[in-house]
Amino acid sequence: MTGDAGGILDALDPDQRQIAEALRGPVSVLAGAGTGKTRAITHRIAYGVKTGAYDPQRVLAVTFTRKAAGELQGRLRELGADGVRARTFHGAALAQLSHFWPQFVGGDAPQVLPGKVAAISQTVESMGLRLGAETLRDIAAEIEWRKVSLLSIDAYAQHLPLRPALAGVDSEKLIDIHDGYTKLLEERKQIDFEDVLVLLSGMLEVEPRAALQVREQYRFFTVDEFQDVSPLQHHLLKLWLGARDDLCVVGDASQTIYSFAGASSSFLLRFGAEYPNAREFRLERNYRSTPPIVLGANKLMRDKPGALQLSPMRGVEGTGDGAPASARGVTPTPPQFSWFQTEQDEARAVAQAIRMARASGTPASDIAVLYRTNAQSARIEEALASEGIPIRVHGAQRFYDRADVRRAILLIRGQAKAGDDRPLFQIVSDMLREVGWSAKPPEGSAERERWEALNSILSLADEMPAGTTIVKFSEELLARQRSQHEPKVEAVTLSAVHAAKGLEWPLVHVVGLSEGIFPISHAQTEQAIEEERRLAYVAFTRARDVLLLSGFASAARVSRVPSRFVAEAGVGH
Ligand SMILES: Nc1ncnc2c1ncn2[C@@H]1O[C@H](COP(=O)(O)OP(=O)(O)OP(=O)(O)O)[C@@H](O)[C@H]1O
Repeated sequence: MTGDAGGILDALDPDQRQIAEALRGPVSVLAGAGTGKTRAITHRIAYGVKTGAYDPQRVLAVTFTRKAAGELQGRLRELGADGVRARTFHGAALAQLSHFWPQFVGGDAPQVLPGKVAAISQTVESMGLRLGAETLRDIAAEIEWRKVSLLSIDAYAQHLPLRPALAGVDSEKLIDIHDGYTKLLEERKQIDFEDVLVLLSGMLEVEPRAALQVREQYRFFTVDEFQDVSPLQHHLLKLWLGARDDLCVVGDASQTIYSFAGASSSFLLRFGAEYPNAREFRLERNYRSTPPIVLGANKLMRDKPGALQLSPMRGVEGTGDGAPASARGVTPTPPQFSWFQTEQDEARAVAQAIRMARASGTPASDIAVLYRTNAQSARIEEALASEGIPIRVHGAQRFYDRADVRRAILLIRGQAKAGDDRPLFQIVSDMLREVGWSAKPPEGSAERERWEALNSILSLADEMPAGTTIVKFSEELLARQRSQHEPKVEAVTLSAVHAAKGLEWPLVHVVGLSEGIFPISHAQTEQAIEEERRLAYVAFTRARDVLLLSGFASAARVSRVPSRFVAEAGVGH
C-alpha cells in the first residue's frame, strides 16, 4: 500500500470500507439519507488514488449541481486527491463540446442560451399567439423534458396524451412551438442547456476520434445522486465509458425529486440488470440524525419502492463524529409539529424560536428554514430580519459570485503578491475593511448579509494553522474559489427543499406543511404525490438534532389542513 492509503479507510465503517475497497468494475451503492454516501465515494476515490489504482487525472466524479460538484471537489482536496475532477454533467459536457467543436465542426462552439423563455416568447409571438409568463415557463419545462427524455419532436407528439395539459395551448400548437423554437435557435446559431449534452453525445457517436480522446482522458467514473439521472445523462455516461465498466454509482431512490424534469430512479434500481457483474452495496446506518428523526423518516417511506430502512447510529456507543450535539448549544428533542392560523403567524413564531435558539448558544449557521417553493421565503426573510437574525438565502447568489467577495479576494491576492509579513488576521481584516467590512455588524438585512459573507473570509483566516502566510492563504482562497468550496457564513440558511439536498444542519425548520402547499396543490396524480413525499423525506432528513415542522390554516381565503406527511412521519403537535 502506498503512502497513507490505509489511514483513509480508518474514517469508514465496515460497509463504507467495503465500498472504498471495491475500486474496479461496476459498483452500485444504495445509500439512505445521512448514511455517509458522500463520505464513502470521496474516500473510495482518495483510496484509489493513494494506492496507485487510479491516476487522479483520469478520474471523473459527476454530480448534478455546481454546488454539489464544489462540495465534492472540496472534500476530495481535503483527502489529498487533488488532481481528480468533480464536475456536473453539464460542466463536463460543455468543456468537451468546446474542445471538440473547432476540430470536428470548425469555428467556435455555439453560444449557450442563458434561458429558454425569451426565445419561446419570440417563437410564440411570431405565431401570432399571446401566452402568459407562467405558460411560457411551462413550455420551457416541456422542451427540457423532451430533450432529457431523448425524444425527437415526432416521438414527443406520440407521448403528448400522457403529458399534463398546458392552459391555452393545444397539442398541435405545442408541437409547432417546439418546431419554431428549434428553428429559431438554428438560425441564431445558439444552443440551449440540454443541447450541450445532445450535441456532445451525437459527436461522440459519429466521431470515433472524439470518443477515443474522451476515453483516453477519463478512465474511472463516479456518479453521485444517481437516482436523479435522466435518460440523456445516462446515454452520455455510456458514451464516456465505451466498452469499459469502471463506474461507481451512488444514490437513494427515496430522494428522487426531479422526476418531473425527466429523472428516473430506474437507472439506479436496475443497475444490476445493466451490468450483471456489478457489485451492489447498501448503506443503511444513519449517522446524521437522532433516532426519533430517523424513525420518522423511515415511517414516511414505509413500503415505498426502493426505500431503505435506516438504522439510527446516534447515541450508539463509539459512533458519531465529533462533539455531542449539546456542546454546540442544540439540545436534541423529538420532532414536533406546530399549527398556526396564518402564514404570518407561522413566520413570526419561527423567527422567535430561532432567536431563542441563538440566545441559548446555537450558532446561526447551524440553523436552516426549508420550504417547498421559493415564493415562501419572503415572509420568513421579513420575520427573521425583524428579529435582527442574519440570513442567507440559499441558491440566490453563489458565494464567490458576490461582487464584494470577489473584490475582497482580489485585494488579498494583490497583497500576497506585494508581500506582507504581518500576522494573517491583521492583513485580512485590513483588506476587508477596504471593501466595507467593520468589526461591528451592521443592522439592515441586506447589509448584514454582505457583512456575514465578508466576515466568513476573516473566520477562514482565523481557522488557518498558526503561522499561515498571506501567500498560502491567498492560494487557499483561490483553490476554494475554483472549486466553489464556500466558507461557513454565520447566518441562518433559508432554502427551498430541492436546493437543500445533500446538506445538513443541527436545527431545521420545515415550514408551510399544509395540504396544497406541501404537497403542492398541482400534485394531483399518485406519482406526483409520491414525488412530494420524497421531497418531504429529503427535507426531514436534513436535520441532525432538532426537526421542527409547522404549517398554517389559512392563506388567500383558502382554508387548509395539516400536510399528510406530518402524520405519516408520526410527528405530533
Ligand atoms: N462512518 C462514519 N462515522 C461517523 N460519522 C459518519 C460516518 N459516515 C458518515 N458520517 C456522518 O454522517 C453525516 C452524513 O454523511 P454524508 O454527508 O456523507 O451523507 P450522505 O449519505 O451523503 O447524506 P444525504 O444523502 O442525506 O445527503 C455526516 O455528518 C457525516 O460526517
